[in-house]
Amino acid sequence: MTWIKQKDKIDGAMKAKVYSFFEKLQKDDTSPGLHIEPMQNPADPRVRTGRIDQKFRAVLFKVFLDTIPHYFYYGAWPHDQAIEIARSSVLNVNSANGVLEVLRKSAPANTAEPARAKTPPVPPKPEIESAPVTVPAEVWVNPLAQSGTEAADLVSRLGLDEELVQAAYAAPSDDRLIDLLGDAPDWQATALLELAAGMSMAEVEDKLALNQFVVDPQATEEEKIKQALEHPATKMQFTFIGEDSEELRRVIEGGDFDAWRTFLHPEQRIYAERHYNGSFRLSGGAGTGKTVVLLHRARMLAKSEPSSRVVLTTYTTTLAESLNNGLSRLDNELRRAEKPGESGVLIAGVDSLVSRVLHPATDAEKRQAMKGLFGMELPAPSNLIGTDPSAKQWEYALASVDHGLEPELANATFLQQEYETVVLPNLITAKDDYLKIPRAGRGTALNRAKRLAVWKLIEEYRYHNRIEMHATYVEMAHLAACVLRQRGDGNRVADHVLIDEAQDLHAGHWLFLRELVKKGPDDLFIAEDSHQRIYGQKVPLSRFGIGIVGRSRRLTLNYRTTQQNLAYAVGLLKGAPVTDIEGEQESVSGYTSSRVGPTPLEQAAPTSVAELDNLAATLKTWQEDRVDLGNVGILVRYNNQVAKVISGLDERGMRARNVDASDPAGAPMVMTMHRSKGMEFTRVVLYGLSADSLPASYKKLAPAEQADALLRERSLLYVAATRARDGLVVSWSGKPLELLGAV
Ligand SMILES: Nc1ncnc2c1ncn2[C@@H]1O[C@H](COP(=O)(O)OP(=O)(O)OP(=O)(O)O)[C@@H](O)[C@H]1O
Repeated sequence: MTWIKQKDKIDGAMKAKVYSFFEKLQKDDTSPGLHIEPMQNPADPRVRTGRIDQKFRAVLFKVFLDTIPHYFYYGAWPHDQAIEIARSSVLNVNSANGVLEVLRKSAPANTAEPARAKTPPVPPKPEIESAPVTVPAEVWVNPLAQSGTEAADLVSRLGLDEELVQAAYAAPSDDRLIDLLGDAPDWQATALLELAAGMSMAEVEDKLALNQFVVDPQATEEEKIKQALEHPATKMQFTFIGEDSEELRRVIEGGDFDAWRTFLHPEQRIYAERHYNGSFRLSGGAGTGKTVVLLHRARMLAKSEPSSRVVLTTYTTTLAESLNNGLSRLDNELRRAEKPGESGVLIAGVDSLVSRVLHPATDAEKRQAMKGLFGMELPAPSNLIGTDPSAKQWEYALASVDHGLEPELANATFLQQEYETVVLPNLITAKDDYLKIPRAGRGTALNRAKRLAVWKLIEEYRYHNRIEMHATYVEMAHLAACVLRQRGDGNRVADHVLIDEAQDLHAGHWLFLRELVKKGPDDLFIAEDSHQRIYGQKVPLSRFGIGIVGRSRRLTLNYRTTQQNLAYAVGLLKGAPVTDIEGEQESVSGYTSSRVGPTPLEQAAPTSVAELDNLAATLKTWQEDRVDLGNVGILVRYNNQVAKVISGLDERGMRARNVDASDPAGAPMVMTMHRSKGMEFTRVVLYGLSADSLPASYKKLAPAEQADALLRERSLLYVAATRARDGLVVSWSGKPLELLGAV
């Protein structure tokens, strides 16, 4: 049996009935209780309906493959609708590209504006004093009609349905366009979306692998269907169930929510399954399924070579936990590794991996690493310190050394960046080496006198850390890299390393990850979105012996959020000078989504008290509209705002919880924007985005560092705004944050 991805959601009771229908069908398709019946005058004579219960009938296609009856399950509908769908639907192997699809031979699509009920509307603004936001009404221009691509070419070359193409070219609005794609085969809907987002026919052909198969006109229909089932674009919508009742339960139970486990975009499938000669980079906007690709790829690598050691890592432990849950949901049986060097999949945050390599290393290895990094053969430091204590150490060094530097350079941010991007990666241990080293990529130039002053400060900083046996996470990563480098190719601890959120890693991480695995096929697979870089500095990979030239691709179809939220989030990045991990200009062109929803709402309040009133009122309205508040995220810029928002809401009779607390269950979660990385919510409020919400330290930086800090703030807003699946509210008091003006 083959399951065709369901467009309509099936509720709980229905799921059980569909499951039992399938079980019976699999045992004996002639069982009278199933009522498998052909149609009179159907568009496709292979169509059948079957009895799910008194009200619902299943629509199926019965095909003989190798003389064995094979059922394609299309869906279940109330009796009359099922009959109508069964009569008009055709299982078709597209003659232009060999993709299997179900076409509905129905009356021409109605181009009138439909009533939209799919996405619950965002409530009107609460009636309190607030500055209205006026959004100029824009005239919608149909991007397909404007693209210069002839509709006829889409039909003859790409194999798109003529009726669908005509309706799409005539669509009067974005909503209507997306609406009519709802009934189209998935690959056709995706092709039209990608064309509407500005892609050329050739790009769409490539992304959907439409030019991979040649349909043999002499082949029998059954042969064509068998071949079509292997097409990546068919697999967007069709999955073979076979005897695997677990797989059946998954597709039924998981529904739309877990579609990622089964129905991949052809591009996602290719990146998950293909072998590469060396390192590979997968970029793509927020929500385009990079993490999904990594999970499938980790599984593929572990399954295809059971003794292999696959490391799946990311920036933080929280994100690693979510990868862990994801992989368990994808395949609970997959062999897992506990520590580096073991067969199976090892999932850990990158700093945790560092300590798992460093901790068991021998004293001699660690001393050697200390010598390489700091120039002194000492025991490895035992106290790990974070960013704040490290900043204090820089302040201390600044207070102790007579440096004569101007304030723009004499600050912890500049010194730390200099130390982490120039000194540590180049293993600089002596003044003369620092004076000579090229500082490519560092925005602020330093003459000899300034370099001497900076070096004095670095020596002081290191001296204190040594006395106190302190080291930062960054230094630990470098030490672990040194340990692994000494061991060389004969003693690598991984065969494949997969990295999520790679834009946030620093040079030390890259050197460490490079040393985890021997250079060669499928060594490093890197998923990143430079627009989401909120930590760390820009670091071109080529500096760390990671060559990805010619092995770099970008995903553009957003599965998480709506067109409206995406446009808002991308708007926040307008004109931002973002470079990718190879140092090339990164673009947001082509980003699109297949879902529509309400326009993001900007809520201005005169005071912070009124802003809290706004928030409480918004949540109350959502509650009245039966929105599950447990799926709402309230995202703030700073940690200390979390408790304030929770208690402010409490005073207004609304309960909310810290993201790390489990109580009160079902209440909206409040967290920092940084913490929201990698998460998603049905609705999101970006709270407290007032003019003064930029970090206080920002103004003190040198222009180059200031520009980078500002870019990270924009990226942070982009990350936060793209967490919303449906509704997005942006709120502030007094004057709004200037960066919002970009939208
Ligand atoms: N092929 C797919 N079918 C259905 N849903 C999908 C598919 N691919 C991804 N998704 C869903 O889209 C959402 C975003 O996916 P994912 O987290 O992998 O994206 P991402 O690119 O890693 O995002 P971010 O960069 O924001 O972390 C998830 O809810 C995921 O389940």
